[in-house]
Amino acid sequence: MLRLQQFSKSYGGRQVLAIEHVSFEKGIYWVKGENGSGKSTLFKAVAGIIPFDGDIFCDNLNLKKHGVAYRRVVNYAEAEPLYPGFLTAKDLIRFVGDAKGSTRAQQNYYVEKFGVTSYFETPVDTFSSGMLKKLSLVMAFLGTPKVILLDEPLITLDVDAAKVLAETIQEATSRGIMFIISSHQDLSQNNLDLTAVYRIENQTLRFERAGKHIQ
Ligand SMILES: Nc1ncnc2c1ncn2[C@@H]1O[C@H](COP(=O)(O)OP(=O)(O)OP(=O)(O)O)[C@@H](O)[C@H]1O
Repeated sequence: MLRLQQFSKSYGGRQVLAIEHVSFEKGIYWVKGENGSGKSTLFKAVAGIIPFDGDIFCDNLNLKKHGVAYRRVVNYAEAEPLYPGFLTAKDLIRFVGDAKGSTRAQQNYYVEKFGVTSYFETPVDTFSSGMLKKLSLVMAFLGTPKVILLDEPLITLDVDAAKVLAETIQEATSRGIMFIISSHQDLSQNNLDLTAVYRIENQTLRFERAGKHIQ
């Protein structure tokens, strides 16, 4: 479903990641790695937000050749979301929702699910970090994604919200959506049916172990 070929990423001539080939099929993948190992860099490249060398495919869509169609089916929530402060949650959700081909009913469903209803029409500059996180998670589920990338989704979430997120991921997985999740917190404690765990070290991505349900 998602495939990286001859992938590499450098900042100012310094290579931080090189992945010859990796492919992920449907399921939930946990990507681990120390601070600064390159997790966010990998996610941003796969989300089509930063340039890179090599090729990334979602099914037959090559990110470099079919950028619009690819970005419609690969959704991303960043680790520390930041939005223009004068916009409301509603403004952002409508904007992203329209770009992703999401219905109002779907937008309302996730707004309610993640508990964003009470501050839906409030400018985001008044939001706590947890409120911003929930807003970013709502937007990560909009449209008809094939892949959802969640960079540190648990940071700043309270216990109840973390449970809702795990349920929502599990439900989306049963509809065939694939997840790649980075987390410093133990995802296997979250009732997530992990397919496999990968680790970024020495500037590359390595398979670490199969998830609990296929051990
Ligand atoms: N815009 C940038 N310009 C230059 N170097 C960068 C840039 N973004 C990231 N880096 C470097 O790339 C490397 C990987 O950073 P990245 O943010 O991807 O790590 P991470 O695994 O997500 O870290 P953390 O767990 O701390 O969030 C680090 O050495 C970092 O300094």
